[in-house]
Amino acid sequence: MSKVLVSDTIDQAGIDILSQVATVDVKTGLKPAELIEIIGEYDALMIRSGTRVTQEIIEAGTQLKIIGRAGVGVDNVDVPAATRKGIVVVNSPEGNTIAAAEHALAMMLALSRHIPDANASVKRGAWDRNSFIGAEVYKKTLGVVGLGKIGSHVATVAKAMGMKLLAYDPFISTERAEQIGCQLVDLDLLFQQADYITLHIPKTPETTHLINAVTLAKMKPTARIINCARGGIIEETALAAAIKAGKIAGAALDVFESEPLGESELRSLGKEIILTPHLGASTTEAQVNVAIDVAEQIRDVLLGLPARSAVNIPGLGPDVLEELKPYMQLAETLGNLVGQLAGGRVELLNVRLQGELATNKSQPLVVASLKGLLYQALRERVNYVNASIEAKERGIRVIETRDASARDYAGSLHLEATGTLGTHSVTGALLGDKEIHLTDVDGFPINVPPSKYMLFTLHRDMPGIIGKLGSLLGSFNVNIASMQVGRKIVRGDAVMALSIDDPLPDGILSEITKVPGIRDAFTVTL
Ligand SMILES: NC(=O)C1=CN([C@@H]2O[C@H](COP(=O)(O)OP(=O)(O)OC[C@H]3O[C@@H](n4cnc5c(N)ncnc54)[C@H](O)[C@@H]3O)[C@@H](O)[C@H]2O)C=CC1
Ligand SMILES: O=C(O)C(=O)COP(=O)(O)O
Repeated sequence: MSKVLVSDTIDQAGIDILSQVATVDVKTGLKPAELIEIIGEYDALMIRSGTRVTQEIIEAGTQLKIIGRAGVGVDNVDVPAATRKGIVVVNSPEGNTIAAAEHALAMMLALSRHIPDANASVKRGAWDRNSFIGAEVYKKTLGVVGLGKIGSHVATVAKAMGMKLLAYDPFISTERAEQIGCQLVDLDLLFQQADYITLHIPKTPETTHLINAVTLAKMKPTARIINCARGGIIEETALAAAIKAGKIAGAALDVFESEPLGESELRSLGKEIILTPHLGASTTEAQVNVAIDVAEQIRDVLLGLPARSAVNIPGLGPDVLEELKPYMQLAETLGNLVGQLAGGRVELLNVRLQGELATNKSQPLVVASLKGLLYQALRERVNYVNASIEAKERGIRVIETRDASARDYAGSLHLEATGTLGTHSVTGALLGDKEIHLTDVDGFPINVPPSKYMLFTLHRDMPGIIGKLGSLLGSFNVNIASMQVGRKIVRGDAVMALSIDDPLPDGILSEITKVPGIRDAFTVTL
């Protein structure tokens, strides 16, 4: 049975799903050294923002197949290190969107009306109606930095509250921004005009310290900043200084450069600042959503199925995944087959996506073909996560083409590989109830389902060859399960594809090529 370590608090709904396929250990609050010591026992690790999954932890996780982040941000995971080790990293891109957006909106209103300080004052026994005069958000300008899932929801609700919306997001089209009611502007203009600035971007090298002394100086003295995205996007010392000096009016922060927040000047500020302990995703609803979303993906990966929201392999939505799943198996089988026909040390793989597969949605089939191609060399160490990197490191050039006009089958995949045994090609399609069929080998049309052990010959189509090959295999006690000949013209060159019950004994290939008319013979194990 697989073992899963849950190292941050997650909802029981997630544990229940994991328990269907694995032994689940919940151990929260582990120190890095403690995690390193035990991670080697586990097949999967499930975390939130509390666990830093460093390269050292990944190296120690010798059995790890998947790291599941029950939330959005994966900046606490060394994703490149996981990718190199073939570990899939998944998250829940949408499970806590509403929770985080509502927290940002709550922070904006609470900051505007001094709710936390007013509340604390009443609880202390006071009745002070003069110290907490607030500001309205109605007709004010909200600058949304990052118009993704959370930013869009914040903008939509803010619009309904009568706010004017500016947005900055270099990866979003003007049309999309207009749909949400936002005017796309450059960052400087947003800083200059916004009364409220709300951050909804990931923490990346480009966004680190995006809010600093220089950018704070561009803002209105009445501006208020809300950060429910990531700590480190704001330079905290510069923010504290700007608030103290009255350069901006205030800030509401849910996330911090270092969490938990330690000694900080931010704590010493008054009602112009609100601090919450990374609560954006902390609603009952969001925690159930993310726990189920990520636990299901961990379960699937442990069962050998693909994940739907992997951050380090091509993203596959559930519908695409459903549609592509049988084709992924086809691509792997063809990759494995053509790699063996080409004889290893493949330099070039040509992947042609044909018919209904000739769309961008089919891109994961290229990765699946590479996974199949590398299987003989790497066995279980190659997977969808590292196949492209492994191929690149081995100097395998990949050419991807699409041919929507190929209509022999609804969708088919053609792979051509050049290796130590020259250039060989295979084509395959799904027939009937999604059964994999080889439809072409080296340009010769055939129609056979692949089997574990196969023998292919290139020969001249002439009487007697099949009989001679049959007797030769019989003399080596090789049982033929099925056999088919593919030819383009009668008595011209032909291919024979045989499914055999056992691996071919050593030495028989050279005997086969001695049969008059047989030019070449290949055996493969799939
Ligand atoms: N406080 C909390 O508990 C939570 C925080 N988050 C954080 O909120 C942030 C946003 O999450 P989502 O909206 O789900 O992500 P998303 O991926 O849907 O949106 C992010 C947007 O930022 C944009 N972007 C990327 N680089 C940018 C740049 N340099 N300048 C401007 N825009 C840029 C992208 O184009 C995208 O539209 C993330 O940092 C996430 O980790 C998410 C959930 C809960
Ligand atoms: O999903 C995210 O990006 C969050 O920041 C939520 O973090 P958490 O799961 O509450 O530790």
